[in-house]
Amino acid sequence: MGRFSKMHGLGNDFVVIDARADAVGMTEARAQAIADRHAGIGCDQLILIGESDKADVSMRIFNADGSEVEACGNATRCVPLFVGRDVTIETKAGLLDAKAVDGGASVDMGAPRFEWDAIPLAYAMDTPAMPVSWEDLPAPAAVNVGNPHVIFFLDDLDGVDFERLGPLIEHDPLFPRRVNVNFAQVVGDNHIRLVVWERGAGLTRACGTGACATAVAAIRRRMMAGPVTVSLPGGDLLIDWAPGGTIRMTGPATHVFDGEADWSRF
Ligand SMILES: N[C@@H](CCC[C@H](N)C(=O)O)C(=O)O
Repeated sequence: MGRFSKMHGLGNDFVVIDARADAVGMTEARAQAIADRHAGIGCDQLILIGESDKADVSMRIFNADGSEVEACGNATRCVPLFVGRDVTIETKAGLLDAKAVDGGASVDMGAPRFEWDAIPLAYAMDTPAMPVSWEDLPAPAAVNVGNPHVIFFLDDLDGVDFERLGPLIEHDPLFPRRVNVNFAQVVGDNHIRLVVWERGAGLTRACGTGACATAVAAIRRRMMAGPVTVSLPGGDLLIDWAPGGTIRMTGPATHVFDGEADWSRF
């Protein structure tokens, strides 16, 4: 039997497996089966914590559809709680530094990237205001914070059909590796309301990298200066960034329960 912890960051939930203790042969099919909310354990992302020769631990991230991805902000905040101390974390997006704070963690998420081929996009264009759109959505911004994000700043999020527009944009050929789709509304000085359609997971209660990408896009467009409070359906994150620097994300992390499972059944 293998052990796991169920954890979440603002309701974005994870099955976290300590692969240092338990070697789990993870495949996309197995990750998808574990994440299934009806036939599996159920989660937005499956997280594997492993050994690293570059950092205290490594972290692999699988979306609910089984795809392995580079970054997950909310899961990164869960790692100090899972490991029991401040940690450096090796990810596909680089080395991250996560420190426990009261009720959660504060993480240096690294520097954002803005070049069209770093997002990546299918062809060259400006990324602060991309000369493209879908239906009556305004020109979006694109930011890579380890993983790819597109951000739409709207006057009002009420009435937006996230479940129709999210997958339409996620799978648009403009994004060769698909994309996380952020719908944002500025609701005050340094305050953004945000709903995220996540690549490979759909609508989630919160997306940490989405909050980082959206705050960075707003600062880059000079709509506000950091630190920015980002209010997601699951709660608030504080994001700080200044041009040329790295992104700091601070917010809650929650341990729900520990369980056991026979991974060979998935
Ligand atoms: N929920 C995460 C992001 C998880 C990965 C994302 N869906 C992707 O495919 O890049 C977060 O909190 O950042």
